[in-house]
Amino acid sequence: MQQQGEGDASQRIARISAHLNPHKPQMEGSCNLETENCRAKGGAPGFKVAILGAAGGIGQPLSLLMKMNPLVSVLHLYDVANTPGVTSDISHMDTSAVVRGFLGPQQLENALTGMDLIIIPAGVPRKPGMTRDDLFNINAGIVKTLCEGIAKSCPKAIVNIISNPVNSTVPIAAEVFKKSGTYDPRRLLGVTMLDVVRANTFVAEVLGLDPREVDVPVVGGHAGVTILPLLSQMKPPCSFTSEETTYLTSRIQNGGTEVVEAKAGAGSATLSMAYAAVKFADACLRGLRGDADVIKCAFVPSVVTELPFFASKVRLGRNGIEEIYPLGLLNEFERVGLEMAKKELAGSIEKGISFAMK
Ligand SMILES: NC(=O)C1=CN([C@@H]2O[C@H](COP(=O)(O)OP(=O)(O)OC[C@H]3O[C@@H](n4cnc5c(N)ncnc54)[C@H](O)[C@@H]3O)[C@@H](O)[C@H]2O)C=CC1
Ligand SMILES: O=C([O-])CC(=O)C(=O)O
Repeated sequence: MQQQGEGDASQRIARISAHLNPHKPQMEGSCNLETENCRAKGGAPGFKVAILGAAGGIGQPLSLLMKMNPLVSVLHLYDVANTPGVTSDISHMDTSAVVRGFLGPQQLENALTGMDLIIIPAGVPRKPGMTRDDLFNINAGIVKTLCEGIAKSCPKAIVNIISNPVNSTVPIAAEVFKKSGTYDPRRLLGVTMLDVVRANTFVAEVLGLDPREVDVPVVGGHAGVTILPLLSQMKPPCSFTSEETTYLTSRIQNGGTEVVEAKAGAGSATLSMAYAAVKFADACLRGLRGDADVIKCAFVPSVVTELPFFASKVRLGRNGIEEIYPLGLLNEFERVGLEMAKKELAGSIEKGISFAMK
C-alpha cells in the first residue's frame, strides 16, 4: 500500500525534474504553469507580454529585463531558433513573471493568445556600410507574418515594433491589421525610444548634466535625417551654440551607425536597445494600468503632419495611445530638418504600404 503523501511526493519530484531537464525547459507542451498543478506561481497579478525574436541580440537582454519588471505576470518568449535555451535560462530568475518558450511558426498562435503587449525585435540587423532600408527585403516579410499572427490570435494587444526599417515596418503592420479588419491605430507603436535615450545621454555629456535629468523630444522617424531631435524643447530648458546643435543632431542621427561600425560586422545596438525597449514597454504597461501622464516619443499613425505616420510625443493610457501631441514651436534649424525628414519618411512609408498591399 502506498504511504500517505508518497504519491504527492513522487508527482512533485517528477514535476521538478521535468523543470531540471535542460532539454525540456518550460516550453509549450511541457508543464503549463497556469493550467497544470505546478507549484510555481507568478507572485502578483500583472500583464501578459510576448517577445517575438526573443533569442536574438536584443531579444535576450530584453527578455531578461522584462522578467525583472514587476508589472509583468506572464512572459512568452518566441523565436524561430534557440528559444528553449533562453527560456530555461531566464526562467531561473527569482522574479514573479512566469516564463514560457515557443519555437517556430507552429507555436506562434499559442505564444500570442491572451497577450496584452507584443514586442517585436525579430529580424536581421545591419552590418557596416548598410542603411536600415537595406534590411527591408528580409525584415518586411518577417514583420508581415508576425502581424498576421497577431491579427488572428491577439488583435487587441498593444504592439511595439523594433524591427528595422521602423519607418516602413510600422506602415506594414498597419496594412496587415487593416486587411484583417482588426486595425486600431491607438495600439500600434514603432519604438524610437533609443533615439531619445541617446539624445539624453549625448546632450547631458555636452552640458555636464546627469542624463536622468535630461529629456529631449525626438520626432520624425527612425533612420538618418528622419531622426529629428528638438533641442529647443529639451528639459531642463538649455541653449546651444550652432556648433553644439550641429554636433549633437548629427551624433543622435548617426548613433545607430556609430554602434554598427564599432561592432564591425557583429550586429547593431542590442544592449542599449533592450534598455530603451524596456523603458518604452514599461510606459505602455503603466498606461494600460491607468497611470496618469505617461508620455513618450514613438513612431505612430498620426495626423501631426501630412504624413500618415510620424514620431512625436504621445500619451499612453488604457487603450494604448490616448493623445498625440503637436510638434510645438520649432527653431529655424529644426524647421529645415523637419522638411528633410518628411521627404525621406514619405518614401519609406509608401514602400511599406505597397509591400503589404501586394
Ligand atoms: N528600433 C530601434 O531603435 C532598433 C531596431 N533594431 C532592429 O532590431 C532587429 C533585431 O536586431 P538584433 O536583435 O540585433 O538581431 P539578431 O539577429 O541578433 O536577432 C534577431 C532574432 O530574430 C529572430 N527571427 C528571425 N526571423 C524570425 C521570425 N520570423 N519570427 C521570430 N523571430 C525571428 C532570429 O532568430 C533572431 O533570434 C533588427 O532589425 C535591427 O535593425 C536594432 C536596434 C535599434
Ligand atoms: O542602427 C541600426 O541599424 C540599429 C538601430 O536602429 C539603432 O541602433 O538605432
